[in-house]
Amino acid sequence: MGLLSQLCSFFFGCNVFTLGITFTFFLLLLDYTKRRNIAKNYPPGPPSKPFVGNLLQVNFRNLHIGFKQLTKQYGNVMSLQVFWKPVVVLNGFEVMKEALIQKSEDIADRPKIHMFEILGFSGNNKAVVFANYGQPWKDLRRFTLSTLRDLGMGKKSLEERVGEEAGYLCAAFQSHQGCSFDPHVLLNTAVSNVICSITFGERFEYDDQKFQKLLSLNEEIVKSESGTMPQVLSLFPWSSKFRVLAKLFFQPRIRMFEYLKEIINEHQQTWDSGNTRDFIDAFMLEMKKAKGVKDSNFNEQNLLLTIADLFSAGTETTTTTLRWGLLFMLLYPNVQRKVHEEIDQVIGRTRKPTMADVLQMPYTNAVIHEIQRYADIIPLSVPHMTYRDTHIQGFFIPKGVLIMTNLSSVLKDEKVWEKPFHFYPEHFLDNDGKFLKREAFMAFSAGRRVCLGEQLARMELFLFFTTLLQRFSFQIPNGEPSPREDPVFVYLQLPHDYKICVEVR
Ligand code: HEM
Repeated sequence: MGLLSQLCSFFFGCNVFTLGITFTFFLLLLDYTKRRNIAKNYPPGPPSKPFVGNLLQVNFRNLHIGFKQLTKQYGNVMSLQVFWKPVVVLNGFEVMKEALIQKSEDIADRPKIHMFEILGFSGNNKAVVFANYGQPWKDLRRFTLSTLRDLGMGKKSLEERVGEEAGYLCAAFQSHQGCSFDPHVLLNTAVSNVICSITFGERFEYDDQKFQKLLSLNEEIVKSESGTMPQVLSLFPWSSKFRVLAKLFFQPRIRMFEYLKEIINEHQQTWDSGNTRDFIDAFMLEMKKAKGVKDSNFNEQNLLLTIADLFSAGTETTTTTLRWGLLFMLLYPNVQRKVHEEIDQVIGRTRKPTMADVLQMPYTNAVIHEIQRYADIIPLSVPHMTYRDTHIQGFFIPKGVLIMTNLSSVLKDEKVWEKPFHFYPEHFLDNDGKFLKREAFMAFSAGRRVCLGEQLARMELFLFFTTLLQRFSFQIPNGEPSPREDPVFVYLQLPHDYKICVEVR
């Protein structure tokens, strides 16, 4: 008899085989009780497998497409389980309107990303994007919004900053005239410079190597953190105990934090409480006011995480949208021609575009909205969590359930859009050619957690896009293949790399 069997017999009076069976039985029982329906009238979903739940039935390579297939069978409010973690996926305009707008607070919480604790996200120190719904989030969100507004009213308005950067961007594009080039880096630098000038008080040259490093770290964050492993492992509390995992998956974020800490240090050394130069200075002023206040949200950790939020959320999203925008101009030359005509008519070739022009330019405005709708860059938004028990479409969802708001299913809802799977700017025009606001345009989400940077993003999209099209016409370079219209899914939907040829108009 082996040693194990002898020990079993000694302690439990049974052999290894019996113990094995008993142990497996208990595990299965435990698994069953964890996986069985969470509550009465809980949303339906595919039957889950022992231990892994629905993990193997979900297509992580293209989550929202996988969800679309499952909704055919289980409906627009559908439940899944990832291991033992309950998840509800919301789909379609009607459902999302109820959830994000009418029951906004019920689903305003965020799930905990346990591995982030190792990076310093904990308790009330989670800045805005990943913060739980509650007073610290409210305070920081309100402060961030009002500071962005105040900085825009200072010596240089936000509109002036964006307009000025659009000028630099045009100069950089012009230096490539006649050549075939990838516009990615230039667009990324221009967009990021806007957020940098607001948060750090400075913009960077297009060939600044240190800055380009920071931008590529930002892109690496998207790619490394969107993998199945970090997303799934982060759902479990024990993952916060394994520093090595965080180092493996979050290295780009750790390096970005180091870079941002250097910028904060430089600010601390030159800080003058009577002269607020930028967002960091404004935050440090709040920290000074809060000195001695127990558990204030205005502390060094939240300063770091908030500027990281602004930098990450504000750069990749707008850049990706503009990349899609130029790509669609290559693929749809007729649309490009009409935008050119409207610019010539309303602004002319020499005056700089301003936000006041939007009202006179329904076609260009419709094109920008359609770029966002069709490109659908954040198909699954940022995960939410129920803040309290709620009902959606009559289904009961208890507090603490992870909610995926499938924005893609709204932006391409077949019940709402005339041509959901085509690039069709007329979606946003009425019969008289006037701009038509559409409720189902939820590219920035909606409700309590709606994108904090929506106004800034709209301004950037209009001014960058219009300034570029005022100055240039865009073509597919001779000998280059037509750009691909299908996306690369890395949680965001990015375009495949493509080359462009610009000609001054
Ligand atoms: C085209 C550009 C952009 C798009 C499509 C976009 C979209 C989104 C979406 C879908 C969300 C998630 C909302 C939710 O959880 O329901 C979000 C959140 C957020 N966005 Fe944006 N965004 C863009 C630009 C920006 C910019 C420029 C900034 C910064 C200035 C920004 C800052 C944020 C922040 C801080 C949040 C978290 C809000 C919260 O949790 O309270 N975004 N955005």
